[in-house]
Amino acid sequence: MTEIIDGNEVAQGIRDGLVAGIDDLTAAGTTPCLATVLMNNDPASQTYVSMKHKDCEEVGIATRDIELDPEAPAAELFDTVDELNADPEVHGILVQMPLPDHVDEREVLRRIDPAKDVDGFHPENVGRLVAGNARFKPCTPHGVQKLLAAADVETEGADAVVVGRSNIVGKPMANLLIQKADGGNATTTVCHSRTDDLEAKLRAADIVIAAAGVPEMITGDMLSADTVVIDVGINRVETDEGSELVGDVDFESAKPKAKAITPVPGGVGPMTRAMLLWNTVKAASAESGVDVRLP
Ligand SMILES: Nc1nc(=O)c2c([nH]1)NC[C@@H]1CN(c3ccc(C(=O)N[C@@H](CCC(=O)O)C(=O)O)cc3)C=[N+]21
Repeated sequence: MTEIIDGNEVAQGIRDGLVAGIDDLTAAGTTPCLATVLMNNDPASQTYVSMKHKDCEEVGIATRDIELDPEAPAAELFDTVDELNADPEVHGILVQMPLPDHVDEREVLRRIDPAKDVDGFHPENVGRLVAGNARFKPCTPHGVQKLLAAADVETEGADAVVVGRSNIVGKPMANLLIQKADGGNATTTVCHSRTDDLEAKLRAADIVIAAAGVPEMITGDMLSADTVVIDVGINRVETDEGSELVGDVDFESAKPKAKAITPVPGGVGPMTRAMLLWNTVKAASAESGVDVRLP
C-alpha cells in the first residue's frame, strides 16, 4: 500500500514541538517575533501571509504585519527592511515574493540582516548552507527533509532526483541532500528544463522531489515502482468547476507506483509554513542567548 504522507499532520507535530521553546523564551523576556512584508496585490500571496500569521498566533509567536503599496518606490521597502533590522523586538523578517518589477529582489535579500533572514535567502546564508554550516535552512527544502524523516525514508545512499533548479527550492534542496549529515548523504541529480531524457533519470530514482512549477508534469509511467515522491509544486489550474490546486506530479497515476507520496494541498505547503516558525524560534534563541530545543 502506498503511504500518503500527511503534511498537515507532520506540520502540526512541528508546531506542537516548538511551543515549549517559545514559552521558555517568552518567560526569559524574549517573545519570538516574525515580521512579514507584503508588497503585491496577489490574492494567493495575501492568503499565504495570513496563514503564516495564524500559525504564529497558534504557537505564541508575535507578529508584525506590514503591507506596502505595490506602486510605491523601492526605497520604501528598503526603509522598511532597515527599520525591521534595527528593531530589537523583531527576530525574523519575511519579504513575501514576488515583488513588483521595479524592485530588485536581490537587493532586498542582501539588505535583510542575515541573523533575521528566516527564509534563508540572504547570500551569506546561502553560502553557509552550501558550506555545510547552515544558519537558517530555507523553509521548503527543510520541510521536505522533515517529511522524509517523518515517513522513515532513509536518504543516506539513496538516489535522489530533484526536478527544478530554483534558488528557493531546487538548489537548496540538492545542497541539503548532499550534505554529510542526517537527512543528507543522498546521491543527488538535479534535473531542469534542459535535461536530456528526464524519464531515464526519474526511473533510476529512489526519491523524486518535484519542484519545477509545471502542473502535473510527472506522471506514473515515468516512475519506477516503490519510488518516494515529494511534490513541492503548488499550481492553481482552471477546471470546469472553477479552479483547483495541483502539484507538479499527477497524483492519481503516480500514487500506485509510489512507496510514499505527498498530496497537494496538504503536503509540502504546510511544512514550509511550519519551518518558518522553526527558523523564527531559532533566530530568537540565537539573539537572546537562551538555548531551546527545536523539534
Ligand atoms: N519570502 C517568501 N517566502 C516564502 O516562503 C514564500 C514566498 N516568499 N512567496 C510565495 C511562496 C509560496 N509559499 C507557500 C507556503 C505555504 C503554502 C501552503 O501552506 N499551502 C497549503 C494550502 C494551499 C491553499 O489552500 O492555498 C497546502 O499546500 O496545503 C503555499 C505556498 C511560500 N512562499
